Amino acid sequence: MAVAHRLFRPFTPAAKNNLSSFLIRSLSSSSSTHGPSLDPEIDLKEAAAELEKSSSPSSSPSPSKGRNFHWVFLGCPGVGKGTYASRLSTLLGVPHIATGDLVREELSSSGLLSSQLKELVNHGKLVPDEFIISLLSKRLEAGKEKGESGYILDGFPRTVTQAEILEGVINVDLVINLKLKEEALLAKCLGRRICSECGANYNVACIDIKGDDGDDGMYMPPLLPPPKCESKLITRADDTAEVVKERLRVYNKLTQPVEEFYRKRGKLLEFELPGGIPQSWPKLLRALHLEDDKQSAIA
Ligand SMILES: Nc1ncnc2c1ncn2[C@@H]1O[C@H](COP(=O)(O)OP(=O)(O)O)[C@@H](O)[C@H]1O
Repeated sequence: MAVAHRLFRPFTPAAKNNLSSFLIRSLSSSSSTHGPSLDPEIDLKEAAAELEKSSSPSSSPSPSKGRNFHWVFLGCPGVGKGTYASRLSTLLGVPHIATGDLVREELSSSGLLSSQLKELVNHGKLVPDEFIISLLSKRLEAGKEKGESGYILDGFPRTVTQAEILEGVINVDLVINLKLKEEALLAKCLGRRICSECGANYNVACIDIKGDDGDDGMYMPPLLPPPKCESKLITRADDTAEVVKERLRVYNKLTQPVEEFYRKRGKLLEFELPGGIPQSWPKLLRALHLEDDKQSAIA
């Protein structure tokens, strides 16, 4: 795509200043789901160019660092993208890159930009495309230096603009679109807990949906922490009922069109989660024709 082929300049401090003023405008625009239109365009071009640079193959690829998968996980908040992307990453030997984690890392730093971003994230809004692309580029660049040659993306792309830019710089092989009964999504987000020390994810929600009229029920037991994490659990600031509902609304409006983007290109694998990990994981492996690798998969 044209935008990704123009500039090869690094993400400069000037661009960062533009981004900062962009964020200020974005925060003062209450009617928009995703802040204002992407103006000035130059920020997005620079970020796209950075992504292109960081996506080019490493000059010294390391064969031991996994196969060259370029997979993407799509799905509503709470669906389990992180859980299944992380398992597949272990199984396939490619890094799991979650843009939500990159954003949260950025939020933990101090400064004006970070507090402006926090406002967006904690209200369930997306951060600007150019910012997320810049963060992802930095992560890919760091991975390239370590010899990484593939990845499983989780949480990116989340807008059609992001998908177009990604498509311009890398050939995504497969997009796994995870689906879960809607009534389970909110409960799963509200039950999510993270160990503040080791970063492991747990879920205290017990989901028990009764089936009716030919519709299967669903049981997902809680995923409780081991004793070493029990006293260190925290809840994400954006996992409140009000913010989760907004994130679901934003997903439906801005990310659902990304499903269509990949469907049209024949890259979308729809996967309806039948329940918790014990039922869903083997079924997902079958859908991905990865059963042969199952022996080495984590249980
Ligand atoms: N690709 C992206 N584009 C814009 N914002 C993003 C993107 N990825 C993550 N974010 C920001 O980080 C927040 C947390 O992301 P994530 O952990 O993926 O949440 P979720 O559980 O909703 O899938 C999002 O609500 C959004 O503000």
